[in-house]
Formats: sequence, C-alpha cells, structure tokens
Amino acid sequence: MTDNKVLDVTADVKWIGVLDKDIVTFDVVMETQYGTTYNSYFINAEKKAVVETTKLRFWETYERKIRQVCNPAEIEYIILDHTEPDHSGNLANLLRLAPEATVVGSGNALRYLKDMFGSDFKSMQVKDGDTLSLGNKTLRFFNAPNLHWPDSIYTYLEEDKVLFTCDSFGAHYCSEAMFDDLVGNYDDAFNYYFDVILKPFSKFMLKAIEKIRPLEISAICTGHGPILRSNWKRFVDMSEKRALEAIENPVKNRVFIAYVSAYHNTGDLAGHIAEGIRESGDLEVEVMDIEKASLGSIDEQLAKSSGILLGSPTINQNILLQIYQVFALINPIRDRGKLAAAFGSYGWSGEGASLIESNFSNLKLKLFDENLFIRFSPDASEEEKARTFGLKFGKAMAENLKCNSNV
Ligand SMILES: Cc1cc2nc3c(=O)[nH]c(=O)nc-3n(C[C@H](O)[C@H](O)[C@H](O)COP(=O)(O)O)c2cc1C
Repeated sequence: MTDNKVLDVTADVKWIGVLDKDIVTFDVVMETQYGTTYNSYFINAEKKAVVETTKLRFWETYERKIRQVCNPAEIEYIILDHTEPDHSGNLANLLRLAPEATVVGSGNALRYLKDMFGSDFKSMQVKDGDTLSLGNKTLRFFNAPNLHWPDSIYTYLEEDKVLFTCDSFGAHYCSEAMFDDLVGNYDDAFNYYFDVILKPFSKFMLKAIEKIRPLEISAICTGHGPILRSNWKRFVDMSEKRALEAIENPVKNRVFIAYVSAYHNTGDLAGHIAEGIRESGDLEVEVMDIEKASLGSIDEQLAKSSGILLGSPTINQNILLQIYQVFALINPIRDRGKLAAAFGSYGWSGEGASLIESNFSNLKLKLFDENLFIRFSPDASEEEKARTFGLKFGKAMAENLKCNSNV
C-alpha cells in the first residue's frame, strides 16, 4: 500500500515522516523488532520550515509527502537537530527542490553536513538560546550535545509549544497510528532504545532535561517512533529516571562470561570460572554461549556488566568471528575501565590469548593480570585452576570498582 499519510501534530505542524516496518537491525547492531520510523515535520508558518529529513532510500515516499503539504521551492529553512544519516539522508534531495533553503544546525552539525554532502549550501549556525523568526512563528534552539552525537540540539516552536528533539525520547517503534496515545504501550521499545542509544550519555540527557523542564510543551516531536503529545511527561520522566540510575547506581556487581567453543573445552572452562566468581562474593554472573546469540542480547549484557570475560578456542591461529562481534559491540564510551580477562583452549600455538587481550586494551578495558588458557580438554587440576582464576577475578572486581568511578 502506498504510504501517503501526513498527520497534524498541531494545525501548523505536520508529520511528514516515513515508516520502515521491515527493518530488523538498525545501525548494523541494534535490533529493531518493531521496525522504526524516520520522522520529519513541516512547519506551516509565513516562512516555511522542515525539521529533520529522512533516510535516503525513502526519498520517493518523502517527496510525495512534502509535495502534499507545500510547494517545496517555498521552504525557507531546513532544521537538523542531529545529522546522523537516518535524519539527514535526504537533505541533498530536498535542497534540489528547495535550493534557496537555509540549513540550520549547530556548528558541529554544519561541519558534518559539509563533510557528508561535499557541496556548499546556505547555512545558519545556531547556539543555545538563539531564536529564528518564521514571520508569524518563532523557533528557539537549545544546545543538547552528545544525544547521541556531538551535534545534537533541540528546537522549540514557541507559538505551538512543540519541541523537536530528534533521537532524544525516541524509540524504534513503527505504528501507523504515530501518536503516543494511539499506539498502545511500547515501553519495552522505548527503554531498549534509551539503553542502547542514550544511556551512555546519561549525564548529557539530564542536562538537556533540566533545560526543557521550564517549557510549556504541547508535544515532543521525536526523530523515531511515536510523537509524544499526551504522555510526553511520562517519557521524559522515564528517561530521567534511567539516566539517574545509570549515573548513581551503575550495575557494579555483575560479570559477563561470553564464549564460543567447538568441542566444549572452552565452554567447560567458562562454567568453572563462573563457579569461582560466585564463590568470591556477592556477584551476579551471566554465562553465555554466544555462537548463536543475538547481537542485542550480547550488547545488553555488556552494558549492564562491570566485568567481562571472553573465551575462545584458537582456530587456525585466530579466534572466532563471534568474539570479534563482541569487540565490535564494546563501546569505550560506556565500557571504559571495566575489568576484562581472556580464557580458552588451544592445541599448539595458542594465539587466542594475545588476540583477545590486545583487543581489550585497544578498547580501553582494564586487563586483569592473568588469563587462563589450557591445552585441549581441561583435566581436574585445570578445572580447579579455572575456579581459582574465577575467584581471583571476582576479588579483583571489588578493587577495580573502588578505583574506577566509570564502572
Ligand atoms: C580447525 C581447527 C584449527 C585449529 N587451529 C589451531 C591453531 O591454529 N592453534 C592452536 O593452538 N590450536 C588449534 N586448534 C586446536 C583447538 O584450539 C583445540 O582443539 C581446542 O581444544 C578447541 O577448543 P574448544 O573445544 O573450546 O573449541 C585447532 C582446532 C581445529 C578444529
């Protein structure tokens, strides 16, 4: 069915975004079981404006919607609250139809756009508190950096009391109903989005929320998922609570043991290491065979653990692909300083140890002084060694937590 839907947020603010029902992974690693939307908005003022664009491959649908609400050549301003390509992807296309439009964004946003699109365009840099007159309406801009790129700002349409926040307060959730009071409960999608995208930037989230609290708000227009018009306060409160929890009560006592194992030798070690860690004190331990685990479930464990153990056999002088996927998911902004150790089984050359450890160091994790690698199948004494290794790792966790406020 052709998607021609345009929705009224207020009489003069229209949703002209697109639905992406079929997406299953976002930014390569994030699971999107409910699909997503790329929200763009049209402001029908004396000087017409568009806020955010959409992902490039949705141009046809997006163009149809723009043409429904205006003659694109009349668009005078294109505001980008954040320039990630899922929001800026159709800027060049839109500028072809609206060549006189001025692109509005933070200094970083304008620099990123020039690097992305190469060509020159009319632009206006805005700073915290700046206003822009659209004739009969006024836009006010707020710095909201690192949510989740350095370029992010919020835009407030004073007369309509509409706040545009792009990724903040968004969710990967696709519903044609598009409004928070019509889509049903989507808290799990909202919380997952917050945890993966925004939680590493919790202190910036809290600063941004402080800035918007005094505003009178009729709707928050997000960049993904439902528009918040009835329950916006609830979603802002949920974000604030999660950000506060992340800062004040980071999960301190949790160890994630991820491994792959062709003949279960490394798997056997994982079990004995876990026993030792549990003996060492009040620590939660999650042991996961990651051969077929989803990237989302691995990422969730990485996020909530302050100790990380990775186990791999050495195969053809290398470690296995799934272990490299874990490295790709480790986020130094979020995981820096977490205690990490390598373990596994090998037959002769045993490159696994150095490969895992060098990746841990490059990703700014704190290497535990020991690793545990054994030849082929662990015997009883090696199983005992694995328990003792786990016990020592568990004790070192407490020390690491004391001297590293990040974890
Ligand atoms: C295809 C294959 C290639 C291997 N290559 C190496 C190697 O390059 N270096 C080494 O030390 N061991 C190598 N091994 C031995 C394994 O590391 C060893 O069998 C180990 O116990 C497997 O552990 P797992 O049961 O956890 O999979 C290889 C094993 C297989 C099956």
